[in-house]
Amino acid sequence: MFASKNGLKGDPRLEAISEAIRVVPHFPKPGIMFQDITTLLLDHKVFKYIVDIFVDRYKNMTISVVAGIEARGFMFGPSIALAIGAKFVPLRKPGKLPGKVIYQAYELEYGEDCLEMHIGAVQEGEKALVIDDVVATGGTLSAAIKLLERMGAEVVECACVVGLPELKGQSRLNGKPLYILVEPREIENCC
Ligand SMILES: O=P(O)(O)OC[C@H]1O[C@H](OP(=O)(O)OP(=O)(O)O)[C@H](O)[C@@H]1O
Ligand SMILES: Nc1ncnc2[nH]cnc12
Repeated sequence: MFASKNGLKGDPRLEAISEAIRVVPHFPKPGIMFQDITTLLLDHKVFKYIVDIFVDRYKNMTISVVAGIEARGFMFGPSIALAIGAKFVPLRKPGKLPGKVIYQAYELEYGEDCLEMHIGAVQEGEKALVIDDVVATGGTLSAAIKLLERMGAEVVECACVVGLPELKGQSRLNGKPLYILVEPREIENCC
């Protein structure tokens, strides 16, 4: 049930995290089992488990950039950035950032989209961590990696709360490590 390679086997926090995520069938399109992390944000203990796990992992890696992906990467990224002493860089959907941007298009499980980053937010040679809530196809993370690398940053790892294993997101990350806390829960009597 839980992502086996995260070094947290048997950690009871993973079960609490998994149980706090609501699975919504057929949202936003038929056939999609939507992993809704807003329900885990309602439980501050579970929310803190997630931040604590990521902070413990990244605090001694000299990471100076935490890049959060709109919208749900914004819910975890800033807390992690503050705790590890890094800046937070928002990667936003098109037309939302007011300064000069670079952009990168990508394909999703249920459509296509584009991410933008402010030019000047990241300096050449900085070490970056990319944060999001869910990895499905890996298209969004791969666009985030490309944006950071185009600015000369080194992406150390991508970290997500949930990974959908059947969509093989890791394979689109060009060898970059992907750290996942939990896999989606099976929901009984569905559909
Ligand atoms: O691995 P992928 O196939 O790229 O999918 C993962 C992305 O999809 C979701 O965001 P979504 O695009 O739905 O945008 P939203 O958070 O703005 O609703 C999720 O928060 C990830 O960012
Ligand atoms: N099944 C899913 N649940 C939540 N976010 C997603 N992004 C892409 N696929 C998703």
